[in-house]
Amino acid sequence: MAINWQQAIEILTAHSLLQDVRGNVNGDFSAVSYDSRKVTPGTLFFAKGNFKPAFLTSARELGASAYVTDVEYTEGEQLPRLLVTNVQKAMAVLGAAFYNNPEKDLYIIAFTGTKGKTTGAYFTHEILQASTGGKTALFSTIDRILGPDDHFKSDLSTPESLDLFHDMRKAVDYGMTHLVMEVSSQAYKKSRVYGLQFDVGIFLNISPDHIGPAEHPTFADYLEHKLMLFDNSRKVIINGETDYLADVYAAAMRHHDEADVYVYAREAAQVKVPVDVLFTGQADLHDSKMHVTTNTSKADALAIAGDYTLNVPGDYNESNAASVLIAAALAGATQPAMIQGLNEVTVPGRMESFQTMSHGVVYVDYAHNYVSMKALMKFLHTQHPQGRVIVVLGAPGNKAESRRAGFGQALTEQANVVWLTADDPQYEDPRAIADEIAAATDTEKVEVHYEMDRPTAIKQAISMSTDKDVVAIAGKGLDPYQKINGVDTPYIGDMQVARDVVAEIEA
Ligand SMILES: CC(=O)N[C@H]1[C@@H](OP(=O)(O)OP(=O)(O)OC[C@H]2O[C@@H](n3ccc(=O)[nH]c3=O)[C@H](O)[C@@H]2O)O[C@H](CO)[C@@H](O)[C@@H]1O[C@H](C)C(=O)N[C@@H](C)C(=O)N[C@H](CCC(=O)O)C(=O)O
Ligand SMILES: Nc1ncnc2c1ncn2[C@@H]1O[C@H](COP(=O)(O)OP(=O)(O)OP(=O)(O)O)[C@@H](O)[C@H]1O
Repeated sequence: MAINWQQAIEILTAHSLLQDVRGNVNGDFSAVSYDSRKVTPGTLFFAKGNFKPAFLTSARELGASAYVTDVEYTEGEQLPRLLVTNVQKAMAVLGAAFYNNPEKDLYIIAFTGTKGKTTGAYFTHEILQASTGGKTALFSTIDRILGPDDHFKSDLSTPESLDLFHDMRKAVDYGMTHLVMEVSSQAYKKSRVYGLQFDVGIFLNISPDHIGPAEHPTFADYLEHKLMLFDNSRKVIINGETDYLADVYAAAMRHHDEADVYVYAREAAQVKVPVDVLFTGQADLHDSKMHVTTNTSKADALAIAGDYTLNVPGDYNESNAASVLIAAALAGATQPAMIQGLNEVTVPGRMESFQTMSHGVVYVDYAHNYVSMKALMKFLHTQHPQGRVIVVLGAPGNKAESRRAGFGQALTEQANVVWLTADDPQYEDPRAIADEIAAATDTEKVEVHYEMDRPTAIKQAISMSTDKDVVAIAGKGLDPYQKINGVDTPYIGDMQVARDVVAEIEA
């Protein structure tokens, strides 16, 4: 596990990234790092992102032997340096080489989409764990599972490239043969997965989200970065019911033969491209019964037609599961493993629920944009036709500001009551965020309450719920913190708060 100065130059040249070389380094680099605080003697250091020149001084003092940059810094003049056109891309290609290309030893399935990435990744992981005998790694928004006894909470949906290749190397060394991962649009925008080829790339759906100064300037930019998954996947799977299907399908067909493109859709859907896999489903509060048929010879060859019980409710999860079955089959899973996997899987913080004695059913779900809030509430209405959908909701501060209007729209379309509260307010006033959501909500249709203390809002919502109603606590899933003024402030989590409230009021 190492590269030397000459190899780094050759790799960067091969990728047309190298602009200038200054100095020389003898011997192998002992480590690679983009964080000065983690530098050890012999490290090849990368200056990237919102970088401060003082970090370079620290890196040098801690023993970095060279650095890679796309900006000239006087602080780094005493160090050998590689000037590149794009430091994030350089980091990805040198990271892959430093960790000895672990991606070559893994069958990699990648999920993209506005909603369902984590869910799809968990479903697939569960099936592949059964079919590979526990040799499947998972890199998700919630957890990174590198091996049987090595897992931890994720910071990003898709890790920085150096972390990605580091973790893949560990997974391979633990004997993993498969990897399921989420690929966010930010991962492409920030070149975290630059140069990485996936065996299967899945496009779940797209709707306006992640648009704002810190993420994508426009929807077109968001879509463009999501579509990059197709350029980098050997086989692709597309949801035939996605918005912008014509653009999505055309982008896939630019890079693939039809033989490598699989489209799935609900049987009743009107889809304007050839569909390979069809499904029907019937969801209740606890699970979904799905029936899958195949429509083309390449889909027949997957041997996925049949009946499945999906342990995670929600009609949209049937769609997620259809993509998963195709991916799992391409990765070599057998149908018994698929049946077992879908029947047993759970996804932390997604559609977790419990029945109370006299206050209806309480759901905790990670829905946090227009599409997912609407899908969630619509499903809950079908399951509780006699009762009200009472929602607890806030929106994050300094991030994806467009979600606030989307929440108002979704509430107007589907909610009966909302308790507006704090999500991750960061540097904004949660009450002002709540006002923005309320401004986009039709108060003739929805009863709007304000309570900025999240546990109190949950208590109020559950207290007013009758045995026919349902309470949906949305947006944070299992998050054990609230992001307030740049600090991850510990929080016991929506599910724990809800359980404590019910224990108290039903005691
Ligand atoms: C926009 C973006 O990609 N930001 C990420 C990026 O920030 P950055 O490169 O500017 O890094 P920074 O933390 O500002 O610091 C600058 C550099 O100085 C270094 N540093 C810092 C301090 C120090 O003492 N010494 C030092 O060397 C840092 O290690 C870093 O390399 O690199 C950081 C890690 O190096 C990430 O934590 C950070 O993600 C931020 C926190 C984030 O929230 N990103 C979101 C938007 C994101 O990527 N989300 C997607 C999911 C979206 C979806 O669902 O579609 C994801 O994949 O998670
Ligand atoms: N296919 C889907 N369509 C609409 N909503 C969905 C779909 N799948 C999941 N959801 C909803 O979106 C929420 C988040 O799901 P999930 O975490 O799987 O998505 P994600 O793509 O990983 O999201 P994020 O990028 O925000 O982390 C779920 O809790 C559920 O409410």
